[in-house]
Amino acid sequence: MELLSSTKSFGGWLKRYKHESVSVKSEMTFAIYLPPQAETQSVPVLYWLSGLTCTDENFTQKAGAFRKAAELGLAIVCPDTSPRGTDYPNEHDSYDFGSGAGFYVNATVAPYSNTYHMYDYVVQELPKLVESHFPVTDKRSISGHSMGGHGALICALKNPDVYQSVSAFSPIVNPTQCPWGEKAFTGYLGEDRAVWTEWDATCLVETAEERLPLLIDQGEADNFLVEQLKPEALEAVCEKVGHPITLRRQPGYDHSYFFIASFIDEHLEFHSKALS
Ligand SMILES: N[C@@H](CCC(=O)N[C@@H](CSC=O)C(=O)NCC(=O)O)C(=O)O
Repeated sequence: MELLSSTKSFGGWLKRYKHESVSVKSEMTFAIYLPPQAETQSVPVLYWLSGLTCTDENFTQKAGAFRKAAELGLAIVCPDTSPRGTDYPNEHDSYDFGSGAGFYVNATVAPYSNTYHMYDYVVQELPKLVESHFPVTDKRSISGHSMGGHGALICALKNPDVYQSVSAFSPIVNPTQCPWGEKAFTGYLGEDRAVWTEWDATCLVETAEERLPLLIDQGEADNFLVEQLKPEALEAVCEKVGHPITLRRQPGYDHSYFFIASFIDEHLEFHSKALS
């Protein structure tokens, strides 16, 4: 691992690293915020998955999370949103597919199947790396925004033993049924829609073996709400199968990091409680 920067914040340290990833076969960058408590003890970790067009820096610069993370003694790890080391045809042409849009799945369609294994990277490789290099415990929670909110939901629903808690801001809850998801899943997973259901949070809730409670905040003035996000689909299936969900519709808030910053403290408290 190579340290790219180290910045003091609220008594703790925000550090950025790059490293060679086995899962995505290229160099990856991630950020970790270590609260002041990490100077003397191991602390639990919240993984944050960002949305379309983001890098590790959107959350660290815009969410305003570090005052509360320092108070709670919570480390926060922010990976990038896709591999960056390749140049496949059309990979960098659109904001909702390819670079910056890995959707936290393991791609099976060439050429993306060579490197776009963001699910393996987030669930397996990155925690192993973090837990072997930093003063952290093996207690993990996961959260994210939009594409990353959905990423957090599927990581937790597929691995309830790996995470103590999960939350999301404005998640794409049912990617098999919206334009962003249909485009990404066709490109990464192929034409067989039956395969897609293994990567769709709303479908996974139907068959979940453990029922980790879901906390979701959704702005009611979000431009993407009706066409892409559709939280009512997840709410309906949770009600049908008895999966615990707290879906908070927040009047006036849009899709931006101003929304995330307004409620991030409550999500950090939710995770800290589960992690303690
Ligand atoms: N075309 C728009 C859409 C990009 C956008 O809104 N990205 C969101 C995530 S959307 C779902 O995953 C985001 O987090 N943007 C970064 C930020 O710092 O706000 C555009 O390119 O603006």
